Amino acid sequence: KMLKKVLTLVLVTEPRRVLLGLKKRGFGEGRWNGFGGKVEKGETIVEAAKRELEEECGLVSDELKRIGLLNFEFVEDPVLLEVHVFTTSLYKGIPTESSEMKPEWFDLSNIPFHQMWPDDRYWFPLFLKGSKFTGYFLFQGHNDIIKHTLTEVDTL
Ligand SMILES: CCc1c(NC)nc(N)nc1N1CCCCC1
Repeated sequence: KMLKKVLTLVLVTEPRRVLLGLKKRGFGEGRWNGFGGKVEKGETIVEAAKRELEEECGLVSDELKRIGLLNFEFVEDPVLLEVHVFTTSLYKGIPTESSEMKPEWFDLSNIPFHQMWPDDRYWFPLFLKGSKFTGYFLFQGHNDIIKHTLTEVDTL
């Protein structure tokens, strides 16, 4: 049976901007993304999302709203990545560069999709219009989407 890894992704918003981080090393290096990572043993998914947000950019939020569930597979790697997507506009702190991420605010009309994971072009518009969504993306390598499904849902 396929191994599953549970991951988190947090998108911080202000009225006309979204906070993204430039990944400085490792998986997704050189791409802008929300903040997130692994769910450790003994923590809930939302606790992991809150922890990663603070570790990666110094922001603290107690109001993370679940907005998406995305499953990813890479043909070269038999692990299913299950990414729980959250958003918040209620946070404390100042976005601060970490060892992992360099944070920057982007105007909603200027999202750097050419420097993000390719799947973001598909689901970011749903996130920006306030929809909840579930999706599946099959990658070949880190740049090519072979197959995908994406559905707007009322409840996750
Ligand atoms: C699963 C990889 C991935 C991806 N597509 C492949 N797209 C986005 N936007 N984020 C991703 N994560 C978010 C969780 C932490 C790892 C990277």
